[in-house]
Amino acid sequence: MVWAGRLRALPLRILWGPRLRAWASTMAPPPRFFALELPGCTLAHFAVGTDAPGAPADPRVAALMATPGRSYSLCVPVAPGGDPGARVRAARLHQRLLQQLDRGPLKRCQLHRLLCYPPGGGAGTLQQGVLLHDPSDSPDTRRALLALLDSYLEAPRPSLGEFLVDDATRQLWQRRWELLDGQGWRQVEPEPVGPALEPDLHPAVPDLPSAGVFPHREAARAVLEACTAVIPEARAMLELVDRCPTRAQKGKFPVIVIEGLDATGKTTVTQAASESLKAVLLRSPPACVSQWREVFDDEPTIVRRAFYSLGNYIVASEIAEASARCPVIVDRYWHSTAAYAIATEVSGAVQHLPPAQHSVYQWPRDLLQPDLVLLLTVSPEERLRRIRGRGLEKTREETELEANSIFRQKVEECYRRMDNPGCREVDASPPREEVLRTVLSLIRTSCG
Ligand SMILES: Nc1ncnc2c1ncn2[C@@H]1O[C@H](COP(=O)(O)OP(=O)(O)OP(=O)(O)O)[C@@H](O)[C@H]1O
Ligand SMILES: Cc1cn([C@H]2C[C@H](O)[C@@H](COP(=O)(O)O)O2)c(=O)[nH]c1=O
Repeated sequence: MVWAGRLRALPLRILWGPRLRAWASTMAPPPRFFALELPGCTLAHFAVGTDAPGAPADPRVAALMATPGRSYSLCVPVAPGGDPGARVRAARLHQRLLQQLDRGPLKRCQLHRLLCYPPGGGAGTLQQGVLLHDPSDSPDTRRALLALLDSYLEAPRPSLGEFLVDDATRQLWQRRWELLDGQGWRQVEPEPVGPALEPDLHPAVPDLPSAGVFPHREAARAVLEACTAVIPEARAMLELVDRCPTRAQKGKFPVIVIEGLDATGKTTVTQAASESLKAVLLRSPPACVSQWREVFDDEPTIVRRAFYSLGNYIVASEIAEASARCPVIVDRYWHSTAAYAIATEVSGAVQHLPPAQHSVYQWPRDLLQPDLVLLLTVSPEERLRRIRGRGLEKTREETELEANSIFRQKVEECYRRMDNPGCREVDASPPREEVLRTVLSLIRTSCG
């Protein structure tokens, strides 16, 4: 630690002469690209290890990492091949890391969401991470981070990088920490931090089909199967799903889904509409799995979304059975599962969402389709009034929606981009009776 403290005090250009730089360039690992979420949900992109020392990084990155203060990157490696077990382990490790960073001496540091990917990106290559910024550049922070990494006894262990600024040239560098067998931690040679172009597609998107927006039942099933040793409820959930037909078919009566952000009036509308139409009212996740919801809500995205996804297949079997007898109204279904998953995983703001028509907005090929999906929308102010008026316990997402209007915009925009079937938007701001009239009229004209 003393050594690291001294290093900090020396101007970097003394330590990092041309000969050392030439040597390092022959040994350099492939560059890594980073997407950093900054306050206000803007994304900054930078690269580490490109052969462009001297090129200035994004000024927002440089400003964040400028002295005084120090930034560290922590990223969770992914196993090549990307089998569901490895993905679940990496996701749980990332979650554990975030919880640990929120305690003790590290609590006073700022955390920024960080994604790390290789050149070209692609499915199975994305590392979830975090950028920790210590405004006071305390040596305790480095000590605490290394001690924290020591507590990870087995691979994969999060990787740690430390950012340095050459005060003379303003060039940014990253030095990674490595654990040498039996010899403790050492820092490897610094690598330059340079600019990076924003990729065409947000780097989280290629992973969505295996990590949150599952395109078919088996993809979600494989994730819960990989969790059964650590989450006993996963086995129980799988047993329920496996009792449902693989291709549930709709009966002759119409099936109408009501979607929307929390507190837009779905419960109110679905109850009134089902009474009026003498329809069966169902909801996703279905009542038979609601006792496990809290358990899965505390899990990382991949596990949580697998639970909601499989819940939809159970609802599908309920729809199949009920729609043979009468109309069916469903309070949330696959569109909610996909919209919340995409909005959570795609960092940054609305413009970073995958474009309309992208495959993540397509209905799973093996999931029973409804005849009509209505999306209830109200202004943010009215929605907040309704949340406060209700005064119930909030889920993590409701709290986030309340706090984060960008997240709310992303969820709503995802609903709008859903395809085949798409969502018909209904202004749900008027009084209850008027909203119900509009909904019933749309059902009659669309479903006969
Ligand atoms: N048209 C309306 N005008 C005024 N208040 C409404 C209207 N519709 C619903 N509310 C009230 O807003 C609150 C939220 O409504 P509701 O519970 O139906 O929303 P929700 O979309 O089902 O929420 P969640 O998804 O969180 O379960 C409730 O207190 C409800 O009585
Ligand atoms: C069905 C479903 C729900 N969620 C999230 C979205 C909301 O914040 C909560 C509340 O749902 P409620 O039961 O309607 O109150 O759950 C989700 O993320 N994915 C889903 O599939």
